[in-house]
Order: sequence, then structure tokens, then C-alpha cells
Amino acid sequence: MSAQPPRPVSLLRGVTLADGHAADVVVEGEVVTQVLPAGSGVAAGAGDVLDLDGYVLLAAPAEPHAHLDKARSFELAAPPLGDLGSAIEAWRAYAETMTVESIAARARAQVLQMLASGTTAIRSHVDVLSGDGTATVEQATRGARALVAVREELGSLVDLELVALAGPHCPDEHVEAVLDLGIDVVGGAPHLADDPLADLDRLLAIAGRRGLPVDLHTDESLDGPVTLDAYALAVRDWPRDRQYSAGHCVRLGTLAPDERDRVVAEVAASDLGVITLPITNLYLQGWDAPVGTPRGLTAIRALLDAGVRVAAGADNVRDPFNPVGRGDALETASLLVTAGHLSPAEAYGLVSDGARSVLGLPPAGPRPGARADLLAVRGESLADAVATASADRVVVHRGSVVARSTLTTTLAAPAGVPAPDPVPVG
Ligand SMILES: O=c1cc[nH]c(=O)[nH]1
Repeated sequence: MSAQPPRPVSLLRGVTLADGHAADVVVEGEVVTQVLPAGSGVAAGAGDVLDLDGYVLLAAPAEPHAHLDKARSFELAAPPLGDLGSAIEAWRAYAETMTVESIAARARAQVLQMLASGTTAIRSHVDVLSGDGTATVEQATRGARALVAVREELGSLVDLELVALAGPHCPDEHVEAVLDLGIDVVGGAPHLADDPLADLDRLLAIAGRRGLPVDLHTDESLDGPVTLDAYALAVRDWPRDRQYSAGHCVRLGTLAPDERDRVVAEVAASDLGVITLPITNLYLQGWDAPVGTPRGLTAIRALLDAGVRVAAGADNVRDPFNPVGRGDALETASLLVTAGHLSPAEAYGLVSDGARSVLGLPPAGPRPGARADLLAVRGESLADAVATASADRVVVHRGSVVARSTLTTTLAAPAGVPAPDPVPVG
């Protein structure tokens, strides 16, 4: 990462667009104003002109569901490999040892890695750290205080939105104390409660009182309760200037087609956004019978066919819930192609336009009138960028370059044979 301040850009020259055309893209302030045939663009302002021949220019990804308070804790927590229950147990034990500073340090490193890979907006859940319910308010708010500090520190580089993840054991007093810190969204995990519908009501009552958006971990199991339809019905008449979304929705992917379609229709009728999280749910679900078992993906195709707004995210990164991952949207997109049977363009749409829509962010990308949040990746086409995930990238946030990674490869060649051209390396 450069230590320089963000540099405004006025022209991105010679890029390949997602539709394959070569173009010059003119930026004025925070907005893309013109997309012209390559060679015809003229810089409109004093910002830098970037020559990006050999790069694909895309709408920058948005991460709709991170857990920055947990990121990079896998080796510290040393959890056993296992399912959601065992991850929660290992995380709870480790969480007791954390300080505000240690959480902020891991979160900051993770945000910067995600920004370097192209993600310019992140929604992160942050646990209300109530333990078994007996924690003090000081303990319960540690994660939130850490992420609020990181949001303040990095706010000029990346749009960071925070969700209070209130598990079933969190007393309302702790949830309210976390929200009082300036957390943006009410979250929770009703499917983990003894009475899921009562917990859903409780969380929605808090959001209703405070006039906040809602983003719930929803039905994160292969065989547990189905609450997605009740959630959709409950928010059907709620104000539309707030976003409501459901993450995971793994159970939906296991329902028989008639039942699945009934729930999907309820979701579509309420315009509830759905966030699929392939890397974590392919890890967390299916341990009982790993071969030929249903895996942890929601019913992505049925949701898209019904016109539901669907986003995809990287979720947990290197923590008890998922030991691996880079928080790179191209990694998520690639998994959606392999495990979700989407085309590379559809998959990239879920981590960019789809994610921005579910988060309620303005449209971005190389389109006149759109926010100049852009990701240039070395590659020949969108499909090439998703497949190779080259580390050679330029990231523009609100019209300024916020990260640039370059890659120099020296390839050996057999004696007497000309050296081959460098190949993109992810
Ligand atoms: O998948 C999950 C579920 C709960 N909490 C997490 O951090 N990840």
C-alpha cells in the first residue's frame, strides 16, 4: 500500500470493459461522466490520467457481510475444525481474551487487505460480546468500540458500515449499549434461539424503535428452523428508505422445490435482500456426511429467477468459522461459478452491483452518472479476471486512487527459447 493520500483521477485510458469493448473513462469528482471509445477521452479535471491498457475495468466490489472483529483470529483461537456450533464455542472462549486494541489491529489489517483487492465498501457484523449473558457492558461493547475506531480511522478510504450481531443470549441492555456507540444496523441470529420467532420479534422491535435497518443471520443450517418467510412477512410494510437483508439462508437451499418457491415468493414480495456467503458455508455445513451431502449454499438461481436482490460476500476470513480466505471479491465470485453454477458475469454482479443494491449504496462502475468506485484488474476479459484474480490491480474510491498493486514476474525459459510473456498471478 502506498503511504500517499488518495489521488484524484480524471481519465482511465485504454481499459477493457466487462462487455469486451476498449474504452476511455472520464471521471469528474466522485462520478464517472463519460465512457468513450478508446483513444477519444479527454481529461476533464486536474486529476491523474492512468494508462490502463491490459486491464479490465469493473465496478468496485462491495462486501455485504464481513466479521472484521473475528478476522485473522484462527491461529490465535486455535479452534478444532468443525461446524457452526464448534466455531461459536471456540470463538466465545477466545473472545474473553481480546482487548479493544487487539480487535482493532486485526480489523484494520483486514480492511486494508480488502481495500487493496478492490473492495471500497464493507458492511461488517460485530458481536455483542455478552458471553453467556453475564458479561459487563464494558465487555459486551469491546468489539463495537474497536470497529467504530477503525471506521473513524479509515473512513476516507473505504465506506464502512457496522451491524450489531446480537445473539440469543445478549440482553437487550447490551444490544442497546452497542447501538448507542453509533452502530448502523440491527443484526442477530434468530435461528440459533430456542424460540427463533420470539428472537426475530425481539430484534425487529429494537430496530423498529430505533428506526434502523436490519441484517439478520438467517437459517444457517441444513436441517434447522425456517425463519426467512416470517422475517420477510414481518418487514413487508416497513419503510423502504431502510434496507432489510438476510444473510446465509442455507436452509432455503435444502427445501423441496414447492416449499422453496413459496418462501422465495415471500422474500420477493417484501424486497428482502439475500446475501449468500459461499466460502464460510461450504466450510461450516455438511460435516456429518461430507460426500454427496447438501452443501451450505442458498437457492441462488431460484432467488435470481424470482427477481430477488442477491448479494454475495466473503464473510469470515481466517477465524474459527472459516480458516482460510482472502476477503477478495474475486475469490467469492470464483466460488459462485464453481459451487453455485453462475456465469462469471453473474457471479461478479453479485459481489458488486448486487452487493451495493442490498447495502443501499448508490450504483458504481464505468457507467455515466455512476459513482467512480472502480476496480481495474490486469486481464483480458471479465471471465479472465474472475478466473485468474491477478494481484495486479488499481482501486478507485469516490474518484481517487486508494490502492495500487503491481506485480513483476520473471519467468525462466529453456536455453535457446525466448522468455515467455509474464502471466497474471492471483
Ligand atoms: O457464519 C457465521 C455465523 C455466526 N457468526 C459468524 O461469525 N459467522
